Amino acid sequence: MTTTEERPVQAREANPAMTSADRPIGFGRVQRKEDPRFIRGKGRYLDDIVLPGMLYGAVLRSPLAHARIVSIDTTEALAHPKVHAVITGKDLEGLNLAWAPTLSADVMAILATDKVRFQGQEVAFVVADDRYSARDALELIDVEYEELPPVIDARRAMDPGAAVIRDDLEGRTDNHIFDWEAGDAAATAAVFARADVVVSEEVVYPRVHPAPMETCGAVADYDPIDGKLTLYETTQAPHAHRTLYAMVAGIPEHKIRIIAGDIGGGFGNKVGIYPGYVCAVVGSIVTGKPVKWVEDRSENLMSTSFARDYIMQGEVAATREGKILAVRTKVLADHGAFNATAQPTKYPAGFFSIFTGSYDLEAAHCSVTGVYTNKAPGGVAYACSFRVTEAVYLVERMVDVLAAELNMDPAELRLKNFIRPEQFPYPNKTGWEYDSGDYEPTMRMAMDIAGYPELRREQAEKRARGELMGIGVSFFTETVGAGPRKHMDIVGLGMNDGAEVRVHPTGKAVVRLSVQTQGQGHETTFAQIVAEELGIPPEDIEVVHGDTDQTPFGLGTYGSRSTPVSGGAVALAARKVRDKARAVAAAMLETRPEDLEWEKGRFYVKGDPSVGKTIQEIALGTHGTVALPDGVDGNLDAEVTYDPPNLTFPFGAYICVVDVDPGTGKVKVRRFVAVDDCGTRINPMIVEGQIHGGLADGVGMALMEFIGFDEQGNCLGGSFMDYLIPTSMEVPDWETGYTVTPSPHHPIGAKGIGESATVGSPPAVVNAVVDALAPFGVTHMDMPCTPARVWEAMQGRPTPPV
Ligand code: PCD
Ligand SMILES: [Cu+]
Repeated sequence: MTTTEERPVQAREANPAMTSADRPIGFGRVQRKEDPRFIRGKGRYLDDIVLPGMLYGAVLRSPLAHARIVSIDTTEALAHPKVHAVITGKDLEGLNLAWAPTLSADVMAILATDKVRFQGQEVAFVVADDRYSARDALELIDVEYEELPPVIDARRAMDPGAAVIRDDLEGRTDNHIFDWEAGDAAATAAVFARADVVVSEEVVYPRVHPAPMETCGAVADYDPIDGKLTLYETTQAPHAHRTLYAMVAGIPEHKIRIIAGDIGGGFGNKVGIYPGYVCAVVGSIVTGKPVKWVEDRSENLMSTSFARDYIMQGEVAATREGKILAVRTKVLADHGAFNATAQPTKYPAGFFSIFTGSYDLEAAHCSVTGVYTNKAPGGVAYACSFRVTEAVYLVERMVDVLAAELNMDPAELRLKNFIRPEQFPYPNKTGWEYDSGDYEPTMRMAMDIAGYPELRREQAEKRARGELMGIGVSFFTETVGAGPRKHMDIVGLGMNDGAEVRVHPTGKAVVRLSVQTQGQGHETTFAQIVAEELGIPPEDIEVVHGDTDQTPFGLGTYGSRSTPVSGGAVALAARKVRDKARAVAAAMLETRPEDLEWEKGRFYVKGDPSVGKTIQEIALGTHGTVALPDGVDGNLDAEVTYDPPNLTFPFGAYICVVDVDPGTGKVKVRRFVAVDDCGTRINPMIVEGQIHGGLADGVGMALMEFIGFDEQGNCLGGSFMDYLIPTSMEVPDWETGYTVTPSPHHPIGAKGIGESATVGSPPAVVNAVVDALAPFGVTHMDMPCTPARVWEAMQGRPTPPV
């Protein structure tokens, strides 16, 4: 650990107002550099891009969930005076682009050729003078479908008579995708056999959607003269996209430039390549003009990557005294029509095997079966580092089921079972090594802030009066920062990140990143990392990202990996700069490098602090006429490609207080306490913002968000009238606190934070709702806890789908 600032190990969030004097050089509450343009409406989102002569594309989508395409007649659409091209699957077949590889070793249709396999699937693409004409022309395309029986319920997908969705795949006779397991089945069975207490429950994490504020889109600009494709995209992973386009479309990689401008929220939705992007590229190639395609809200909700959809059979074995011995689960994963989940190759169920949670266990085993259904593909890591959200929800729900069975307090039960600080680095029973942790103080702080015993007293009084108040506890450990290249790749690309730091002659700097911010403030925090290492003020450091022509290769931003991976790369690159600066300073001061002492921003002679050179003076010297020492060739610049030795394991304790209206079943989240530990905090203000956003997201999933389907496979969550997301009215004032347990292997001790709150909060809310309903004998209820479902639960009836 090489942080220079003293910082408290634990503190309740002070939340001070920022003053203009509050400008730390390095870590601290630096105001976000990107905000002046955002709050003035000067962000540059995809739809802000307008190129000369640009045309507009629109996608014709399937109204049916499962049907054979008999014919597609585009004559009338082509006759529309403003239409330039109509592209169908047949046209793409000629280019070998009708199908494309997914991120999970499957193929997916770009435009349907044989069948449609989910409602909203892409069937044809129209290019016209403007967006309105393109949409009008969609209505002129005549598609004849022959309806097939759809497979909607994942539980029915493997039934003997179920329609085979993927008959395009050679030799396919069923809807099975994969079986995968982790842990030791036999050892776990042995522990279960001798345990005093075993509890089990079916826990469903329903299908939800990342629903970022900005929908997905692309502007493709193919230059037929030099053969260069410039592709503006809403993407979280510009470099990975470029490589994939090169591999799939056969365009040489150096002739592709991906530009990701400001991204209005990603949340995993913008990791993959969507058919609309590919169609925009083809549209630009065939028309010789730039083509813009931007989806609308319904297209986003119905066709781009969903998340979760895990049906989990959970089991916990414990002693009567409440020592948890083992956990076990069988999961049925609904992957939709194409297996397009996003995660490192070796992990078809992502990092789900972290479902052992924050507890010291004797054994664990999980098995996951993936199936196809007639629903949109996806299964992205929506605010979740690859199924960690599902894993945490399962174990934290199951611990509460056990607490109810043992009649123990859920907070006490957790405290009894935590991995102890001296056990770190902790090898869990499914193959992970947790880097660092000190769980009890974090839990105790959350209980202190909440006033836990007082809350329980209040609850007892209210129960006696027939009022429904619930207190929900969750404690989570995350797995973020994919990843070590010996274990992790995406479509064969190792998950390492490059970073470059250049110092200009006047001592200002530029840092070039492969990762891509979507609102989380990288322009500020990555400048702060360089500032911390070099002592150059963050405002003097430009952060360049989002343009593959200007930045080093790397795998992009998702799974809270930017700080763990690119953050490490940047810190190490800055240290290389500092090493060079030391050598130059020694030459300038006519002393030996080892006789110099570093203070933030300056080298001075040991024993004589008045004799020294600032980093700015050294930069000018390097670019000037100073006789340069060996190993320095005229600049201080450095680059690093960082291969993290392990992931980082942030954690947190959350306590949620709800009141339930006994007449209507409406849940009000009255209080929410969140104590997070992400190791060294680069920018506490940004960290708090990440947590606030994630908590709101988690409350939304627990109470109202849900992508449902009817029996025909009609999507019932296709607009914000149906897919409800929380507003300020549904969320309380967050009460936050933090502890600092640095990552021992990360160059600055930082762990990721971007997804922690979304991972940790749904179980806290649901545990609170179930706790409120305890007087009715309720011990479990599936999300979302809508008024209707809560009311049904109070009547002792099974909760229906929303
Ligand atoms: N320790 C620490 C950590 C961190 N940080 C900060 O915070 C942030 C975050 O980080 P991270 O954790 O590393 O993460 P990233 O990678 O950057 O990002 C990502 C994430 O992020 C989050 N957050 C956010 N925010 C916003 N605003 N928007 C968005 O979109 C978003 N998204 C979400 C998600 S979902 Mo996925 O994709 O699903 O997988 S993943 C994710 C940044 O700025 C950084 O720098 C600090 O300061 N410190
Ligand atoms: Cu997930």
